[in-house]
Amino acid sequence: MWRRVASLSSFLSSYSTSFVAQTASRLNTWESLTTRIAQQANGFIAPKEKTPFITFVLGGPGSGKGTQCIKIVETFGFTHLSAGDLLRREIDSNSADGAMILNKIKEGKIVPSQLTVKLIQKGMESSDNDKFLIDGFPRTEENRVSFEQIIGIEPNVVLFFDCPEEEMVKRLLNRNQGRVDDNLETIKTRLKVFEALSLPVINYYSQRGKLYTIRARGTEDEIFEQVRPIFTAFEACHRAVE
Ligand SMILES: Nc1ncnc2c1ncn2[C@@H]1O[C@H](COP(=O)(O)OP(=O)(O)OP(=O)(O)O)[C@@H](O)[C@H]1O
Ligand SMILES: Nc1ccn([C@H]2C[C@H](O)[C@@H](COP(=O)(O)O)O2)c(=O)n1
Ligand SMILES: [Mg+2]
Repeated sequence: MWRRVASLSSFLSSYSTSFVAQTASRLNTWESLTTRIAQQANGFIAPKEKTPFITFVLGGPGSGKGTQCIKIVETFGFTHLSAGDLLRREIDSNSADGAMILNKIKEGKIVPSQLTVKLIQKGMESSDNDKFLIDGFPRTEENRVSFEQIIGIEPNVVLFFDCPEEEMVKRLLNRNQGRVDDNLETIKTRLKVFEALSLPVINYYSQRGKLYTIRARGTEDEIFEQVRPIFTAFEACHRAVE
């Protein structure tokens, strides 16, 4: 369970995250990236207490977060926890909060943070994995602070799928998954909420050197080729200290 062990995270969270973040954005070649990480890792002693490796996956509605998470799971073995999927599951289970959640989602607004964080916490605790992709979260400063207070862990990596608005709208209107929020009226609200409430969270992580911005235009595979080196670098960094 994630409370017990996390092979990757203790080293990375305490030492190399900001290094990798800064280096990955500066270096062009994968080889030089891994070499530098290994050099930096030399002499480091990993602490015994371990915490999970957490990636927050952010981006506007329809920017391709869920699509890319599937590829990251397949390639790097993360457990994918989509905040939106967890909330939709809560609606389907007829829980006491179901009706309120449904209304928020229909309106394109944000569900109270405590509720979402508790669902994420349950998802993490019920997994044997120690690497999590938390998709569509934190969407607001309140989300972010609530996660820190309840879970008590900082993310190692924050991915931001940066996609032009007209492309996101086109994708959402073509999604065809029967989502109650895939209509033009709700999409307009979701875009406003993203700009007003989510962009400040993205800026927060940018200032802390944790943000990786992905240009989320092009084919799914082309976009994944921007994502791949980020996690490959972290894996190599982990191997370097084993
Ligand atoms: N690179 C791409 N090019 C074209 N269509 C894409 C691309 N990536 C994803 N899509 C499609 O766009 C739609 C939205 O993608 P996805 O569900 O992954 O977005 P999301 O960021 O998770 O959205 P939301 O925030 O609404 O959950 C889906 O129908 C998906 O198949
Ligand atoms: N942190 C979150 C994530 C999602 N929601 C609600 C509001 C979103 O519009 C909706 C769908 O999420 P998505 O599947 O697009 O990630 O779920 C929220 O309130 N808080
Ligand atoms: Mg999604």
